[in-house]
Order: sequence, then C-alpha cells, then structure tokens
Amino acid sequence: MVMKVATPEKVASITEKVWQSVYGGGNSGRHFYHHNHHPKHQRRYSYESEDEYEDEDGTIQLMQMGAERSKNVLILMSDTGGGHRASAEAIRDAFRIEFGDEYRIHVKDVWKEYTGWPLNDMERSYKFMVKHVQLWKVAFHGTSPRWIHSSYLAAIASYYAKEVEAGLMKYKPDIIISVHPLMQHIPLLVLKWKGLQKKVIFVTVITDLNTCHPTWFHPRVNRCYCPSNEVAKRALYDGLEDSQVRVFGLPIRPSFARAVLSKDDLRRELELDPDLPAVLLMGGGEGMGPVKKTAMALSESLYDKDQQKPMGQLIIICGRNKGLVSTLESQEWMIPTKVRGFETQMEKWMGACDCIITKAGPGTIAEALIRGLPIVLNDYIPGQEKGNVPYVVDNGAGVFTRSPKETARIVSEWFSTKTDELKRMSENAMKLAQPEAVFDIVKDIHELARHRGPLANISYVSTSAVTS
Ligand SMILES: CCCCCCCC/C=C\CCCCCCCC(=O)OC[C@H](CO[C@@H]1O[C@H](CO)[C@H](O)[C@H](O)[C@H]1O)OC(=O)CCCCCCC/C=C\CCCCCCCC
Ligand SMILES: O=c1ccn([C@@H]2O[C@H](COP(=O)(O)OP(=O)(O)O)[C@@H](O)[C@H]2O)c(=O)[nH]1
Repeated sequence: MVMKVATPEKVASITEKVWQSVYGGGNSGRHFYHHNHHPKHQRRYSYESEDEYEDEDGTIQLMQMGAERSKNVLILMSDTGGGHRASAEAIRDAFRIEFGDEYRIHVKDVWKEYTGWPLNDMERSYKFMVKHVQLWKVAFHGTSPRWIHSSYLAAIASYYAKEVEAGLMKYKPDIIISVHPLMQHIPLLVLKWKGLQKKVIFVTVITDLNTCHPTWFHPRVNRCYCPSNEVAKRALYDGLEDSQVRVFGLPIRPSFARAVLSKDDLRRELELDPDLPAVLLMGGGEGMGPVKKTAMALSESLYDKDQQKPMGQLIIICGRNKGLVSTLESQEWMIPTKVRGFETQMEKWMGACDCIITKAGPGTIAEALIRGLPIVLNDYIPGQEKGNVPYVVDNGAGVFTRSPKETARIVSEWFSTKTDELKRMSENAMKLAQPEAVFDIVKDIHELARHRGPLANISYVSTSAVTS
C-alpha cells in the first residue's frame, strides 16, 4: 500500500484546483477548509460572517471570509418535459458568461429532493397524464381558476412547509428564479412565513410561448419574464403590474446564440452526408408524438423511385425515449438515417439540418427559430402547447399537420419543387428568433440585485423543528 503525504505546495495546489473548479477564478484572500458531511436535515443556516456551502457533488465545502461573497442564485425546475431544465441551464450559463464568479448558481428540483408525494413525483405523474390526453385537459383547465390552484398549492405549502424551507435554505438563496409553473406559490408562501419575502429576490421565467397555465403568474414576484407579447398580455390580465413584466424572449442555451457554426463542418463532425438536404425529427426531451410513423413515411417520400436514389437524409433524436431508439434502430431505411438518443449538443444537430419536424414544445421551437429551421409541427400537448401552433404558423415559420404522410409530403416538396417556400420560411423563422433573450434576462436580474443593495446579510438561521 502506498500512502501519499501532501506537501504544503500540494495542499495549496489542491485547494487552488478546488477553488477553480467551483469558482473558476483565483483564490487570493480567501480561506478554505474541508469538513465532514452533515446529515441532510441537521444544519443551521447562517452566513452573516461566513460562507459555507455544499458543492454540487456534495463532497466539498468552503469558507470565505472578508472578501465580498458571491450571490447565491437558486433556479427551481422540474424535469416535466425537457424544456424547463434546458431554460434553467441556459440561465445558469448566461450568468457565468456575463458575471463570472459574482453569482453562484444552483439548478435544483427542490421538491424532488426534499418533499413527498405529489411534489416529489411530478415527472412520473406528468408523463402519465399527458399520455392520457383527456386527463391532462381536465387537470390543466380544471386548475386554471386562481381560487382552485391557489388553495391546492397553499394546502400543499403548509403540509410541506418544513421540507420546502429546508430545501430552499440549503442553498441560502439571495435570488430565486422559478422556471416552472408550479414553483411560484409554495416557495413564496414559505418565504413569507419566514419573513424573508422582502429580502430574497424572486423572479419567474416563463417557458411557454402562448397559452400558458395561470400558475405561472404570481402577483408577489419581483419580475415575471414573458417570452412573448401574448404571454405578457395574459400576465397583465391576471393582475401583474407593468413594472413586474418584461418581454425578452424564451431563454435558450448560449451555445445556440454565441457559437459560429458552418453547416459543412457540422456535417463532417456528425458524420452526415455533405450534400443531401437533411430533416431533423424529434419529440421534445421525452421523444413524444408520432415519431415512428413519421420516420417511416419520410423514408418512403424522400426516396426518388425514378432515379433510384435518396433526395434527402433523416436524423431522428429520440431524447430520453429509449424504447423508441431500439425500435427505430431495428428498422430498415431507404434513405441515409441516423437514430440518436438524448443529445446534449442540440445546436450542432439543428445547425446541420435544413428543417425540423417536432411536437410543439416551446424550447425546441425557439431553438429551431434561432437556427432558421422551417418547422413542421406534428403534435401538441393540450393546454400549454396549443398556442405554440399559431405562434409558428401565423408568423410564417412553419406548418401544422398531425398526419405523418402529409408531413412526409411537405418535406419532400421542400427538398424538391418548393425550395423557395423552404427559404422564405427559414427567413421568417430567423425574424422571430430571440437568441439574446437569456442575456437580457440575466442582466435585468443583475440590475434588480444591484438596486436591492448588499444582499450579504440575510440570516438563514433556521427556525423550524426539522432544520434546527
Ligand atoms: C375542479 C377540477 C380539478 C381538476 C382536478 C385536477 C387535480 C389536480 C391534478 C393535477 C394537477 C395538474 C396541474 C396543472 C397545472 C399545470 C401547469 C402547467 O402548465 O404545467 C405544465 C408542466 C409541464 O411543463 C410543460 O412541459 C411541456 C412539455 O411536456 C412543455 O415544455 C411546456 O412548456 C411546459 O410548461 O406540468 C407539470 O409540471 C405538471 C405536474 C403534474 C403534477 C401532478 C401531481 C398530481 C397529483 C396530485 C394532485 C395534487 C394537487 C396538485 C395541485 C396543482 C394545482 C395547480
Ligand atoms: O435529445 C434531446 C432532446 C431534446 N433536448 C432539448 O429538450 C428541450 C425540449 O423542450 P421542449 O419545450 O421543446 O419540449 P418538452 O421536452 O419540454 O416537452 C429542448 O431544449 C431540446 O433541445 C435535448 O437537449 N436533447
């Protein structure tokens, strides 16, 4: 057995690395220590003179004294669909790009980590409900009146108050950003009960483009960032003040806005045919909608029988739907086809393609617009996604059809006789795109924080039985 003894230089370089991995910058004037794990719910939360926190992987904790500390930003999200996480990560990345170490960002599903049913199981419940469309319709519209959802959520807040409190306080947030429709009421109530409402900045970033659920609109937020004028109108109608509402667009990962990508290079990198026009087929983070039937129809329609050669290529991104990946991988294709699971670099796949077929997910739509991809919408989730269809179609950036055969026909025309229509729609898509939205949002939050003055003295000494 070899025992390693750390020399002072080594200790310094390890702490340096730790500092850089957490803060990405230098460590001058700061002090570090490692200490043991506390059991989850046995912590006191106070950082009036010190800064103690648990790293993302839960292993390292640091203390910072004297220097002005980074502000903690807690982004509340849930993996109900793929869009909320994508927007949360976009905001996190934009904060890092714009403000470096000034903010320390935590992207969390606090409900899942800390509470119980039904809050900790929203992903599964949501998947079940959207599979049974009528059930989702009743739940969505039935909970739309404010008195119904407010009383439901207030009841849940009081039942899980201690757990939510523990979940929020763990990250000692100076700023809370909700990117989920069900994450306004409960945290705001808990902050109110703790007397922290005036000290913690709370903003909502709405990730639906049009017909969003009224739970997004809470009158006590500092800001409500709406992705479109349609949503802003709803917010004002629902009682928010002009001063609370800002319209910048839907936050999309900075890699979409900032990367300069050439289609040829991308095709080489992704091992696609360099010359054939390419259609991207997907169904959100979960691979929903009529993906398989559409793929089979495209395989037929993009094969030129007279000339016996393909007139297009197909890329299918199935997201987290592993069943769909294995079904599609066992199919035979008449055209060059790639079947992929969950991809982390969507900007590359979109940048390599000429058009996209997708259900009406707001994240995918906003990303496709930035890439100038004409869109065939082939499905939508009733309620929050319904309004995304006119948003795309009325602005001339795409078409809607539920029929896989019709979809395949449209794409084959775009790639042959109607290339001018494809071009026009691509231009319209780019006109609608708002690649800078995420930067505008984080800059506005930064301004809010600056006007709020020093945030450093929020006392997070827990008062509840659970946390003390
Ligand atoms: C008087 C009749 C009452 C009707 C009975 C219903 C009882 C309550 C049951 C369920 C609650 C349903 C909540 C509806 C509000 C949803 C708001 C909303 O827009 O949610 C959307 C998100 C998903 O995000 C979307 O994903 C899309 C892609 O898939 C797309 O990206 C879009 O942009 C995103 O916004 O939905 C959710 O997160 C739903 C979570 C479901 C939770 C289910 C819990 C069910 C268990 C018990 C009910 C407990 C009471 C909950 C109270 C909720 C009150 C609003
Ligand atoms: O393999 C995948 C599939 C999807 N996405 C992303 O997941 C989000 C899907 O959001 P959307 O609002 O379109 O639909 P949802 O999944 O929420 O239904 C978009 O940002 C996609 O780029 C991804 O990163 N990898």
